[in-house]
Amino acid sequence: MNAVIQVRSSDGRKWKDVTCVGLSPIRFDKGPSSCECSSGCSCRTRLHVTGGSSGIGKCIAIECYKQGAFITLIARDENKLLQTKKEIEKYSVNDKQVVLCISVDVSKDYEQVENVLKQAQEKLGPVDMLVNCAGTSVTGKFEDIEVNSFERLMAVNYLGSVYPSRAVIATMKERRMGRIVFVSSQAGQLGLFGYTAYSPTKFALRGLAEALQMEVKPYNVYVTVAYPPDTDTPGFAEESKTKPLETKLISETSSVCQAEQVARVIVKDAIQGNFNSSVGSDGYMLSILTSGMSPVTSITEGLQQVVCMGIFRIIGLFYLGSFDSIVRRCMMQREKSESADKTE
Ligand SMILES: NC(=O)C1=CN([C@@H]2O[C@H](COP(=O)(O)OP(=O)(O)OC[C@H]3O[C@@H](n4cnc5c(N)ncnc54)[C@H](OP(=O)(O)O)[C@@H]3O)[C@@H](O)[C@H]2O)C=CC1
Ligand SMILES: CCCCCCCCCCCCCCCC(=O)[C@@H](N)CO
Repeated sequence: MNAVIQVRSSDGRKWKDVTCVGLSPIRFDKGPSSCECSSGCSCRTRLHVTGGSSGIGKCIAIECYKQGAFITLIARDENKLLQTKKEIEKYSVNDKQVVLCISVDVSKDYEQVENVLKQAQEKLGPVDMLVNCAGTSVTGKFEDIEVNSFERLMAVNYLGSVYPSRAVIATMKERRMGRIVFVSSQAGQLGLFGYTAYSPTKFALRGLAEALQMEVKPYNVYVTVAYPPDTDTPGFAEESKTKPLETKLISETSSVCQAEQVARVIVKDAIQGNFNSSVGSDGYMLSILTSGMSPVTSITEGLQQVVCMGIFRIIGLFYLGSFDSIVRRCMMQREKSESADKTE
């Protein structure tokens, strides 16, 4: 049930109609005063974004700040955090808005993560939406990737999403409201050459999200898993430096997205409480194709899956065929140049 509520500025002047999302009261308050919805809440969405100092996470923070949210940025590098805070503050829509920075490694120590999130909530009030966006990637052939990279990626990308979520979930259930977003990847929907260390960490988020969603739905807490395609960010630039040729060629199948666009889609889906969030036509097909036993948010979504699954599988098989031939071609090319080297 969506109710439109009115937000007024402190001088009583009507500010703007905003949509109060009824049973799932995540909304953005553009005005400086509290909202007038029947639940009597103070209606200022508090957003925590891990990985909020760069790339997609930063753009999610900006997108929400522009809509009146209070933001807590969580990442390790303090300078980057402070710089991003300044950048975000340019987009303020009222003079009460706050951007808080927390420097912590989300993957190291659960107690520490719990403590800093507690401190943030003491300052700003309980969190309404947690976006788990901290993450990193390592690409390469399976045998070339350091063993400790497998451990590190699992720690950052998976446990780094478990810890903050585990730290806020009890309060969300008590308040009977909240959103948890996991930023997976298209590489969390299908396994591709070069992603043997990265993909499993992103697949893991899907399992976590499905199980958690079933637990918290009766408490009006909604979980979203986002599956972005390649996106133009500092992290992506870093990854591209050491990407195998095969991975590059396969990835070129779909174009690189802008972080702002990806962030807009994720924020919209999270506010609506959609379990699945994808960008672009490849993203749409992949999400239908891999819908498995994940929850649906509307009948239309379920119907689309039923109707399109078969045809998308056929399209998918063609994609897989072309990926296999890229890999084979690269192998032959490499063998050719190796044997040429030997005969020289
Ligand atoms: N860009 C892309 O092509 C895609 C990215 N994704 C996913 O989206 C997310 C964001 O990616 P992107 O914007 O490219 O990444 P960036 O590398 O640009 O930003 C990563 C952010 O995470 C923070 N971070 C990294 N490790 C930790 C840690 N251990 N503890 C706390 N914070 C940490 C970084 O800050 P600091 O280093 O200071 O800690 C930074 O703020 C990742 O999970 C990524 O896997 C998914 C699909 C595509
Ligand atoms: C029937 C539909 C078939 C669709 C095929 C889609 C092809 C996908 C190609 C590339 C995906 C790679 C994404 C990884 C992004 C990522 O997570 C890293 N860049 C992180 O830095």
